[in-house]
Amino acid sequence: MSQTNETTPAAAPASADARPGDTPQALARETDLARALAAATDRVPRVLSIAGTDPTGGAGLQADLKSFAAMGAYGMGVVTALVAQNTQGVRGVHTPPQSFLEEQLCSVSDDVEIDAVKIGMLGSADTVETVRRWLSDVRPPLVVFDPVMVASSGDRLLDDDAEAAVRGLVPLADLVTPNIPELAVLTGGAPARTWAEARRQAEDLAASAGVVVLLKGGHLEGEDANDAVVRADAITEVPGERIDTKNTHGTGCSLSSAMAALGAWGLTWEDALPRAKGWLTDALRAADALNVGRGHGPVDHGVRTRHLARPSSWAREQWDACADVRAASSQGRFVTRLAAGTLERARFEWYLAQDLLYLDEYARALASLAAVAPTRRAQAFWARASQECLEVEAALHLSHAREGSPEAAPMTRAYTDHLLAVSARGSYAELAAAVLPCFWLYQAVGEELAEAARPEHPYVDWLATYGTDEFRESTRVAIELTDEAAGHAGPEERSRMAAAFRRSMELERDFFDAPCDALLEPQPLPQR
Ligand SMILES: Nc1ncnc2c1ncn2[C@@H]1O[C@H](COP(=O)(O)OP(=O)(O)O)[C@@H](O)[C@H]1O
Ligand SMILES: Cc1ncc(COP(=O)(O)O)c(N)n1
Repeated sequence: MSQTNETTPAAAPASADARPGDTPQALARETDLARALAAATDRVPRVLSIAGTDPTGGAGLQADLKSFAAMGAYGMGVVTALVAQNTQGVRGVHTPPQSFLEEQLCSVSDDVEIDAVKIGMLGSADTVETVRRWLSDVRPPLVVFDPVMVASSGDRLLDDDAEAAVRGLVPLADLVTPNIPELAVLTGGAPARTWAEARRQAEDLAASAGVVVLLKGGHLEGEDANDAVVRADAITEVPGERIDTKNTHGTGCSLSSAMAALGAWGLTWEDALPRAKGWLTDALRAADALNVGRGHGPVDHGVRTRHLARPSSWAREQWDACADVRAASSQGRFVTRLAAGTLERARFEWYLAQDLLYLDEYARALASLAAVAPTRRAQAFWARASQECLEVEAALHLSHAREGSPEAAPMTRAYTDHLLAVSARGSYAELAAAVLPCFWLYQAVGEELAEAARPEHPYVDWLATYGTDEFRESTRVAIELTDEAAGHAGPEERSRMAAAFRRSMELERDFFDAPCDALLEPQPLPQR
């Protein structure tokens, strides 16, 4: 659904050694990439936000600075208005005198070479005029303008008589990022109710103001939240999933700031948008867990840098090293068909019967771990996990399966033999590493599957089990205990732990694959 346009935020020079047959688009794209790489290795872009404040940190200048940092840029900030607001609404706005705004702007531009400017809340016609004058004097190389008019709480952030002034500022920007209601004000129309209407308005604005428009679908209804880079003659749409959250305070500020930073790194708007949007979508996914405020809370700007704060984790390193196995598991035939609800019942039952055989042995491995656990906490955890494995999961399996007594398939035996071998010959730490993938991979795949667990899904109760908070908590503790064991292990034991962990990950992957290759003889379940 996308089409690209060769124009770059700052025009790219033509390549001297162009090859015959290269399209201008391809050349411009290569030049962009080269420019982006050169910029990335040369120096960090200095990006200035001119905006209002949000003392709760979710929107305005505070959100802009967090977004610049998330994109690896150096952030600076000039305050247009001090806003007393929180996640529930705006209490008051204090506008410093225009002379002081000018002093702030000149303090930056007299001293620092600015690579990009992002403009947010301006508030009044006077402020628009001060910023317009400064822009005309300084002519920063890249200007992104988010024409903020109303906060997500519904409070106005722009005087009514300033709308015309804001319209006048648009042609000075390289990229303008209105939401749907703001787009309507800028084009003099009614707020669009469909994506097609919004596209038309964005195209009109791009043509009449000679600006690139970032069209945002956040305010439309439906399961998608699509965005697009709209030029007068080309549109590049970037599809997005709508995240089910009320915590969307500051999404517009954050997206336009991320775009300004990425533009300053040398990316085209078309290349920047999927990156900025991917990050914002992750930040929205993590928003509920932030727990900031009681109204429309902020997004989690630090979602991708949080690892810097966490103590290093042996288990997480192994998990990262097994990214290939994880991808093969979650994108394999079994999981994708299970999620889609298209997995034949006979194959699901075959899987459940094998899993039940596996769980018998897995519970024994957990009990062995409890027997040799170095601390009372670890002993209790593994013992409880063993018991729950037998009771909770087996009950769920039995409710879905038929009766009978199948043989263990070669895959099942391979996995249980591995666990048995590590129990018999390995240390506590090695056995902890060997049992961990069954927690972790099920939790990761389970969370994906839980999203698919609509009421009409044939295996809804089974799907929901592995996406629960209880299962997530058990996985967290299993990781913590394995890390603890790794902390006491020497290098050789740690390398045996790593081998045991990876082997279990691979066996999990093959276990998931086995039902789709199984010869479908009717497979009854064991009698218990
Ligand atoms: N619930 C949501 N799920 C996913 N993306 C969203 C959601 N709400 C907004 N967005 C995205 O956040 C960005 C800001 O959009 P929008 O809400 O339209 O702007 P504003 O915050 O200026 O009102 C866009 O990329 C939009 O697609
Ligand atoms: C100072 C300031 N600027 C902008 C917004 C809009 O926030 P949103 O990104 O949710 O539209 C805000 N609430 N406060």
